Amino acid sequence: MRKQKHSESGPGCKGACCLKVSDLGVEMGGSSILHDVSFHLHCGEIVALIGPNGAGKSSLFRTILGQMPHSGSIDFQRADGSAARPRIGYVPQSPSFDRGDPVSVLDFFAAAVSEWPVFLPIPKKLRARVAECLERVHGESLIDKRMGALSGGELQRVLLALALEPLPHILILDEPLSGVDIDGERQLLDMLDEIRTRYDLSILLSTHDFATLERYTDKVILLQSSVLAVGTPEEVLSSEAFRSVFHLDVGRGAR
Ligand SMILES: Nc1ncnc2c1ncn2[C@@H]1O[C@H](COP(=O)(O)OP(=O)(O)OP(=O)(O)O)[C@@H](O)[C@H]1O
Repeated sequence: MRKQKHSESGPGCKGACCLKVSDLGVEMGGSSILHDVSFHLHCGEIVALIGPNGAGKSSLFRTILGQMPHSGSIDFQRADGSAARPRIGYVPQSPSFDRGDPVSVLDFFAAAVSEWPVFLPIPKKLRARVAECLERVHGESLIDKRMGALSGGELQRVLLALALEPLPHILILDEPLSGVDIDGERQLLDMLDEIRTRYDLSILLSTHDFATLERYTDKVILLQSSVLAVGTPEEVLSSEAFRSVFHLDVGRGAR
């Protein structure tokens, strides 16, 4: 586990920039999807949200993004004391698009960051801006590739570059490792580690890949409608709650 750049959490997390979710509840169609969800996310941290299918992980992300009505509170405290809303970068779960589409990474990116129409030639200045964004994820060589020809890992890198423009305070990734092979997984996680340090941002991601938690994450939240366990990867993976939810034992002593 790596050190946080700002001070550790104390009461009120003084001095640290931090996302504070308190007693969050979400209802949909008359049913409770989330209840009593509370946790802190600190600047420079990578936090993994784990839970079985239907646990409410994507719903929690959408709520933090301001897309779902909720009870409880979601507050952001900036290290500089500013009361401005944080910028949140978001990589959604398996975005769908036509694999046969001739749109290149450059076209896709240019349309997203500047609303430049894909049927017009892209000006040099805009190409240079897209190349700069792709550099952040070591993806410069992907600029002329067709979106449909990208591997799972390459697609995640392009979507990550998009979520980093403009640079956010918090980066949320919904199952970034699904559809990515083992080498691609490691590359992506190494890159997230590099990005959080270089840009001093917090990362909240959901995953079903428990084997990478200890190496790459500072904190794990086990969610099943509410927070069942929170702590270091080791603490959560060896918790009774984890064993009972997943009928597994991958904590200390199981390796
Ligand atoms: N639009 C909706 N209307 C009604 N119920 C919904 C809606 N979207 C999600 N739900 C329900 O909310 C619960 C949480 O779903 P959510 O997609 O947040 O879970 P998840 O943990 O992200 O699952 P997965 O790991 O399968 O992606 C599920 O029971 C789901 O059926």
